[in-house]
Formats: sequence, structure tokens, C-alpha cells
Amino acid sequence: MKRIVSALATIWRLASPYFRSEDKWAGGVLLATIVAIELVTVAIDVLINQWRNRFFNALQEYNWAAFVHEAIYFFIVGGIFIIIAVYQLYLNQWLQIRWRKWMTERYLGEWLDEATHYRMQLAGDVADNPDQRIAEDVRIFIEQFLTLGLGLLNSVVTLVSFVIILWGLSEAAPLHLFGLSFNIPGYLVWAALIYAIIGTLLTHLIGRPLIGLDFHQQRFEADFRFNLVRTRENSEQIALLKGGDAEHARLSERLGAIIRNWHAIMIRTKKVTAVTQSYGQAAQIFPYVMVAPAYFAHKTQLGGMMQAASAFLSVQGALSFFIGAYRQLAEWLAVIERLEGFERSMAAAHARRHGDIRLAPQAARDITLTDLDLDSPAGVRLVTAENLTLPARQSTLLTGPSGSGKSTLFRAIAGIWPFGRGTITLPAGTTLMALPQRPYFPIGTLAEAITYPILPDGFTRADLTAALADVGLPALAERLDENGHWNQMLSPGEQQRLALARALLHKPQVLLLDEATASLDEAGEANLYRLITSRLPETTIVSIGHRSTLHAFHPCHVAIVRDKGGAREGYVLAEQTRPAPAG
Ligand SMILES: Nc1ncnc2c1ncn2[C@@H]1O[C@H](COP(=O)(O)OP(=O)(O)OP(=O)(O)O)[C@@H](O)[C@H]1O
Repeated sequence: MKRIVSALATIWRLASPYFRSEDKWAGGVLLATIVAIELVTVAIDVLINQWRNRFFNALQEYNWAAFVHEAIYFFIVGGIFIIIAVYQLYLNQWLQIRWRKWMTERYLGEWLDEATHYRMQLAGDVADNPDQRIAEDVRIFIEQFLTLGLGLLNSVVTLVSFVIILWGLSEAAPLHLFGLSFNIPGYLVWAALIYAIIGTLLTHLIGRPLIGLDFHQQRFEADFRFNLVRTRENSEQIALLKGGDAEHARLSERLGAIIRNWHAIMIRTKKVTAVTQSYGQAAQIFPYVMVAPAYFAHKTQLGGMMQAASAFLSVQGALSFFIGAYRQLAEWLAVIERLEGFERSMAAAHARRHGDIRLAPQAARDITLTDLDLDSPAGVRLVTAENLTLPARQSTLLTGPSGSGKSTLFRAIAGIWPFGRGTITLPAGTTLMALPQRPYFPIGTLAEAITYPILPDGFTRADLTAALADVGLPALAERLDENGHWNQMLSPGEQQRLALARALLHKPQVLLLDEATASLDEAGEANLYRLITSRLPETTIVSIGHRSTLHAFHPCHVAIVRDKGGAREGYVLAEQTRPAPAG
């Protein structure tokens, strides 16, 4: 019971925001119309049930006029049913896509806002497949919310309407056995209830393992898909290492898990289907068996028996809602759990935006680090900066052993590393750009790749062409409108040049270069450094690099060294050189 209440509360938490959103009117009207149509559908079922009585009596009495009248009645009611069924599905799909758009946009917004996606990954959160949550789970949640919700509504209203009818019919056709009439009030209702309870219990007992099997199936499928994507993304490495066979073996192993689980699902489904089919088939004859003695004892007419049988099937069908929806419900509950976990981990990642690292704006143009400790996600101290200034409009080179925390320091300055404490002051309203060794280019036109994260409209064609020429890629100017996966189509050196073209266009006030020219030869690297220092004189540049030749382009040098005197393991930032103040 507690689990049901908590599941209902979660469903409310996930579903209600849409009906309070800016789209609430459209969504509310669509939902109300769909619900109203569902109620009309049940009312039509009731009309058809009553019609059955009249129709079969007309047949039994060989009454042609009544037969024609009832046939016309059926065509009219049936016609109305068809029209509203068509529109109900249409409006249902319309609501699904509006709701899905709103919910997906909301998740995308929260997930991408202030690098929440990055921090969720850092924390190694349980919500490990955001793509599945955003793309698939949202769709299934909404689809099943409407399907199961309407199914439940239909069952409840059907149950109430037909229980009343069936109760009345139980009196009209009392239980008649061995020549005796038993006056059990509503005996057909009780019979339907017992029949449905036995069916539900049997289905649940036999079908229960399917919930776990379905859950595993989804995981194995996601795992297989993820590994296929990884193979595609790393195809060059795999080709170079001749890893085709190894990949094939790994993928086959994952496919094997899918197939093994599928076999278990098949065996279990066979058993469940045997039960549900027997149950469904027996339900076709069961009500006739119940009413037949009364019919043969002339206590009721054929019409009464047909109506009772149809009402019995409706009640029994409504009571068996859970049998029919068993697997859908199980799948839906798993989706709800995943979406809730996703929302929770987004909220947690958002809450620890900067951890205890304070990013303070200041009037001065320097970047200062005060009492700054940066930790690993596991809480191990990586690097400390007691009091360090990265001077404005200067270039500073940051060096240190591999794994000492250089890139982590960049992440902290860029405001995306939440583990640690201390203060980083940056010029107020500063624009910052960080370029890593392997830059990211979205799949799209080359122009979009260069100007990312803003659209190319912010620049003229001449700006883009000039930037490409400046970084030594003039030939690419002709391909600005070409669509492509630029991370796969350009060499690492070309990608680094392209990223620097991005910096030239954006002219950030702070430029962090994390081995951003490491794939170029020394001459090429020197040219690019000369270019950016001359083109971006107002920019504070901080570079990470291992080549000694870089010193020539960086008047300031900060080294990360082992913290010998410190009480704990880790590294400290030590200022090595800085130009003498002018004058
Ligand atoms: N997402 C992460 N999860 C766990 N540990 C991490 C993560 N990112 C960095 N670290 C750890 O933090 C330490 C510092 O990493 P960082 O990338 O800052 O080193 P680096 O000095 O830039 O190294 P390199 O010169 O090799 O690029 C490393 O030991 C690394 O394993």
C-alpha cells in the first residue's frame, strides 16, 4: 500500500508540472476532451448493452420491424462510436507530442544548464544514461500515462455502470440450479468478481518474474546500443589497431546477454499467455453457463441472456484491467523510477554547482586564486594555491607533472569543478573560453563548428574566412556551408587550428589553452602563439603545455610542484617568473 501511495505521489510529481506550465491551457483542454470522449465511449457501451437485449428479443420473436429498427439504431450508435474513437486517438497523439516537447525541453534545459550534465557525470551518478532518460523514458512515461490512465478510468466507469446493470439482471435472471431458484442478490456480479480475482492472482503469480526480466532486457539493449555507438565513435582507433574481431567478440557477448534474457522472457511469456488466453476464452462462455439454467427454466429471454453475458464480460473485463495492463504497468513503473532518479540527480548536481569554491567577480582584470584547494571527486586533495595572481592581458604558462591537476585548475577557473574550497576572483562580467587538446565541434556546417557556441549569424562571412586564413586553413573557407562530423573529418592539428580560429572570432577576455596546440609542430605552434598574442592583446591567456619552447611566448610561468612541506599529499602552485612591473 505504501508503495502504491509513493508511486502515485511520484506520478503526480512528474506529471503535474506540465499542467501548470505555459502550455497548461492547450494540454488541459486536450486532456479534458480525451477524458470526456472516454466517458462517452463507456456510455455508448451501456447503450449497446441495452440494445443487445432488444435486438436478440426481436430475433427470438421473429419481429422483422423491431429487427430493422434495432439494426438502424446500431448503425447510428456504432457510427458515432467510430467518429469519436478516431478523434480520441488523434487528440491523444496531439497531447502526447505537446507534452513530450515541453517535458523534453525542460529536461534539456535543466541538464544543460550551468554544466549540470558534466557534474552529474563527475559524480558518477546513478542516472548514467541521460540520453535514454530524455529520449525514451519521457516518451514512454507520457504514452503510458495516457494509455493506462484512460484504461483505468474506462475500467472504473465501466465497472460502476455495468455492475448496476448486472445487479439488475441478476434479479431478472435468478440463479436456477437443479430446478431450484436461489435468490442471491447480484450473483452475476459476485461471479464476475471471483472470476477476475482468480485470473488476476494466477497471472500475477506466473507473470511476476517478467518485471525483472523486462528491466534486464532494457538494460542489455541499452548496453548493446551504447557499445555500438562507442565502436562507431572510435572507428579510426579500432581500424588502426585492427580491433574489428575484438569488437565483434565484445558486441556478440552483449548480444548474447540480450538473447539469453529474451529466451527467459519467451518461456515466461508462454506460461502467462497460456493463463491469460485460457482465462479470456473461458470468459466467453462462463456467463452463458451462469445464466443458461435461468434461460432454460424460461425465467429470462434470449435478449436478457445476451445482455447479461455482455454485461458480465464488461464487468469482468474492467476488473481484469491489471491482467491486461500487467506488463505495461511494470514497464511504466520502471520508467517512473528512472525519471525520478534523473530529476533527483539533476537537482543534486545543480545544488553543488561550485561546491565550496567561490567564484567572485571583481573590478580588477587579474585572476586571483586565494586559499584554493582542489580535490578529486573522491575527496583527495589534488592541488593547492594559497595566493596566486594570473595577471591581466598577459600570457601565463602553467606546467607540472601529468595528473597534478593542471586541467582541473582550468575547470575550476571556468566554474565547472565543484570539488574543493577557496576563492577564485575573475573580472566582473568576463568572457572566458577554454580550448582543450581535443576540441569539440558539433555535427553541422563548418561555419557552425567554428563559431560554436553561438550561431554563425553573429559574424560576417569575411570574418570567418579571415580567421581560417589566419590559422593556416585558408582552403576550408570554401567549405563553410558543408555539413559534417568535423571531429572525424579533420586531423588533430587542423582541429586545433580551427579551435584557435574560434578564439580569434570570439575574442574572449580570458583564454585557457589546455595543450591546445600540442598536435602542431613547433614552428606551427610558434606562429599561432604569435598570432593570438598580437590579435588578442586584451586577453588574459593561460596555457598548459609541456614543450619548453612555449616559455618564449609566456612572460609569466607558474609551476605545479609536489607539496613537500604540506601536511597532506598533493601539489601546490608555485609562481616561478613574472615580468617586472612597467615603469
Ligand atoms: N572526472 C574525474 N574523475 C575522477 N578523477 C579525475 C577526474 N578528472 C580528473 N581526475 C583526476 O584528477 C587528477 C588531475 O587530473 P588533471 O586532468 O587535472 O591532470 P593534469 O595535470 O591536467 O594531467 P595531464 O598533464 O596528464 O593532462 C588525476 O589524477 C585524474 O585522474
